[in-house]
Amino acid sequence: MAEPSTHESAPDVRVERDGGLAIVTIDRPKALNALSPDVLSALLGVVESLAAEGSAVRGVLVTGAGGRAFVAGADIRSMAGLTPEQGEEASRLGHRVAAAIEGLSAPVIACVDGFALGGGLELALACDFIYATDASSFGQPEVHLGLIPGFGGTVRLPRAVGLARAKELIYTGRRIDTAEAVAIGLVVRSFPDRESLLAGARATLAEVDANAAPAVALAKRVLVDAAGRRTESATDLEIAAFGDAFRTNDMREGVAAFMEKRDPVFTGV
Ligand SMILES: CCCCCCCCCCCCC/C=C/C(=O)SCCNC(=O)CCNC(=O)[C@H](O)C(C)(C)COP(=O)(O)OP(=O)(O)OC[C@H]1O[C@@H](n2cnc3c(N)ncnc32)[C@H](O)[C@@H]1OP(=O)(O)O
Repeated sequence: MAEPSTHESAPDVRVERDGGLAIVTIDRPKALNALSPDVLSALLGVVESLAAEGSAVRGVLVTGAGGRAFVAGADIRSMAGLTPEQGEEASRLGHRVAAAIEGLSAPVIACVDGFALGGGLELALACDFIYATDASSFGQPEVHLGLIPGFGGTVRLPRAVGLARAKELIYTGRRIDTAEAVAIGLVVRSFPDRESLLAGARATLAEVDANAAPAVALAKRVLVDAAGRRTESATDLEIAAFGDAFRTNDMREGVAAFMEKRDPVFTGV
């Protein structure tokens, strides 16, 4: 394949093109690629521009820079001062990114190398499937902050691992390693390191690319729409509940505790 060409698409989000392949990298390693408002907006712009290219885009990889995280979640600092209404708006922005990814006709593989937590795992779940390095970890730790998943995790995680396992992960907020993620069906394939992860994902997209693109696009559309048939009402529920979480003292305490690097003291209100 021709040498990938890199062009700066926006601060903190890079897009490399190699023919019909697009490699989207979230590049905020100092904050473990946390999803700030700017990153989310840039990501939405990138996905929408890929969608505008139609069938010229034959496959997409989404990954994180820095070698420690895919995405360690929504940017907690950005959430600290949000009103409940702004929280709901932020959740809606996250859902727009997820819907844009699911709306791409090309297959999208999340290539996780490091932490995929909270909004980061939800971003990976919006992709068609997840590949990961052996040393990665996954979780929805929002309850540790007095929050709930607000980027589609209450809808897509049960589809990926089943309702019972999704409840256990979301209620406990605990992290699981790649071996467990593969065992429960969250991760489709694991690799020893980043190089083999990206090579493996590229090989899969090349294998898909050898097939009839219209058939792959139709299959993706049916698989997404059928699974998402009830998505709109389910995600509306989540958005409203995400806003409710912002009305609790525990959420303010959870976020403050993280920023002050101390354990939270929850009061249950
Ligand atoms: C319009 C407003 C927009 C708001 C935001 C965007 C919109 C979001 C859309 C809606 C999504 C809502 C639903 C999603 C919610 C969430 O994702 S809540 C967050 C979930 N994630 C977490 O709780 C993980 C938090 N991080 C950690 O627990 C730890 O960092 C770690 C991953 C276990 C790694 O620990 P360690 O190795 O000790 O590294 P650290 O020193 O902790 O981290 C290095 C630096 O990175 C910063 N950082 C890490 N995670 C985040 C984060 N999620 N947000 C912001 N910053 C983060 C961390 O603070 C360190 O920075 P410095 O202190 O400056 O060194």
